[in-house]
Amino acid sequence: MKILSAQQVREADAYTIQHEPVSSVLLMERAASECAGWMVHTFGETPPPYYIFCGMGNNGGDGLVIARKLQEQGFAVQAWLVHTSGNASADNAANQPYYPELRHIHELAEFPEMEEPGIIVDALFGTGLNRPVEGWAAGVIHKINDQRHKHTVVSVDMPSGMMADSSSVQFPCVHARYTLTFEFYKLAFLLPENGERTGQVEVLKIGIHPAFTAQVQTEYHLTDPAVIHTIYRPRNAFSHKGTYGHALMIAGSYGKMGAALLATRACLKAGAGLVTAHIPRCGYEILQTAVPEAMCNTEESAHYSSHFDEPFRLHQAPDYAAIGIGPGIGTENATAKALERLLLAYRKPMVLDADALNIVGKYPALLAEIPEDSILTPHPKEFERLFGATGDHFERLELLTRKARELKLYVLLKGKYSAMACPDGAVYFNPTGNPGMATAGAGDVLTGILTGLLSQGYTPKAALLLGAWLHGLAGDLAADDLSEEALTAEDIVHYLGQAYLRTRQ
Ligand SMILES: NC(=O)C1=CN([C@@H]2O[C@H](COP(=O)(O)OP(=O)(O)OC[C@H]3O[C@@H](n4cnc5c(N)ncnc54)[C@H](OP(=O)(O)O)[C@@H]3O)[C@@H](O)[C@H]2O)[C@@H](O)CC1
Ligand SMILES: Nc1ncnc2c1ncn2[C@@H]1O[C@H](COP(=O)(O)OP(=O)(O)O)[C@@H](O)[C@H]1O
Ligand SMILES: [K+]
Repeated sequence: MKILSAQQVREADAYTIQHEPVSSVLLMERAASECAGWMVHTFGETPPPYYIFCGMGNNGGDGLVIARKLQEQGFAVQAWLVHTSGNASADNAANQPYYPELRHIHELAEFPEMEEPGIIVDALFGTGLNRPVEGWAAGVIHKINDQRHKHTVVSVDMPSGMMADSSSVQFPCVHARYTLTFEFYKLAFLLPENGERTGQVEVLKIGIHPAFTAQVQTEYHLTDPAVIHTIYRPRNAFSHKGTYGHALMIAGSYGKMGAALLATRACLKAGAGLVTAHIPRCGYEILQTAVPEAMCNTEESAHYSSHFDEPFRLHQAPDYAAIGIGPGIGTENATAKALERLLLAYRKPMVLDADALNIVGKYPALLAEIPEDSILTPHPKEFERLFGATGDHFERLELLTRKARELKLYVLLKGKYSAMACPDGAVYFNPTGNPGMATAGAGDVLTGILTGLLSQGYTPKAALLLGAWLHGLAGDLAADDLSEEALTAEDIVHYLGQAYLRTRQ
């Protein structure tokens, strides 16, 4: 699904009006009908009163139509026009006469008492917001926020005060329980700094012309089932384990063998034909017992350090279809040297995570040695160690995109809506996953899955998008059965099969 800027949303609007064709006031009617329909469906036939706050632009126009629609259906509605600008937009003005009970707010003192708990509909500002909200209009936003525990706040299109394409974290903004957005996700909704403000996002289709959506160019995308279907490849009936590659998982150290187990299991479960775990000797019995399907090679040190010292092993490195390195390996000097030797010996795309990234953060010259098209999977702290701190999450996204392009690497920045930046400048956000996955080892599982997919011959981009999707979906299916709280990384591995079954459908 494409993510459009506020400007592109306006163009989508204009294109639909011209080519469907449909009048702008009718498009507003459609958008508002979808909102009113959603509210009736969600809050039921006997809801508490609706308190609707409308701005002077088209977002306010939506609010006016929502007020009329709900009132026509017999619901208790009170609506206010908040006079933050001199003139109303044309479609806003056109709708005012059709809601005669409209009240007016010209200053903060006129903000109403709303005794009975109800549903506040925030239709003050949408994608037309072009500067921070200040003065008494900001006061209106604060008043709504002060009451958000008493009333349910539903924002129309965007929480008022939020900018679609730039940071507004320092500005006054409505904190919504639900955001009913039209047709497209807005970039702002996908960044953690706005998580508390958007609440649950519902995308309502309002009939934007499909020809516009098909041709519009954007670097931002949300992965969805349609994209995943084009990536997933069913197995060939005549295939054998050689078809799915031999993966090498370099993970674990004394006290952190769990990371190696999780990554190795996930790599097998993701479908690699053969998996060798490279671990310190101290983990041999543990790994061979816990993951009997995997082969194991060991070294005497308690950390990854000497693997490719041996010439015959160095020679073998390119034979692996994919290599994943990092979970639990530590950041000893000897480990850093071993990583450098590996990067010189293996020139195909690989997966670097956790301590492999921390080592690269410590020795930035290594960044240039990472094979082109490799996948890096930092969490926010690791990202900061690698590329430095940023002021806000839009700046961080910009840095992520720039680094992926400059270094010719895929970089997945973990979190809700993990952001996956590609060397060609595109960024994909992954929608699957839940807070239950904020648990030790969940990232090690992702490393295993990505390595397992690379091993099967998926391109790095395909492995990245499909891997992040499967990882989050397995977490969602596990949480459905087990709860978010009780979810552990092992459960994600366990539910990977269910995630594949869903993806195949
Ligand atoms: N595209 C679609 O698919 C469809 C879109 N639709 C709807 O249209 C919405 C976009 O409407 P929009 O363009 O009229 O802008 P909107 O958000 O109402 O705000 C503009 C008003 O606010 C003002 N203003 C701006 N910043 C300000 C500030 N900081 N402080 C104070 N004032 C400020 C600005 O006036 P200014 O002072 O700049 O002259 C203007 O009066 C969109 O979100 C969706 O709800 C649907 O109806 C149909 C399908
Ligand atoms: N709130 C959340 N919503 C969706 N996914 C999440 C959430 N919290 C964590 N995750 C996912 O779980 C994984 C956690 O990885 P990481 O922090 O590296 O864990 P660890 O280092 O313990 O293995 C990431 O893939 C991340 O995207
Ligand atoms: K709004």
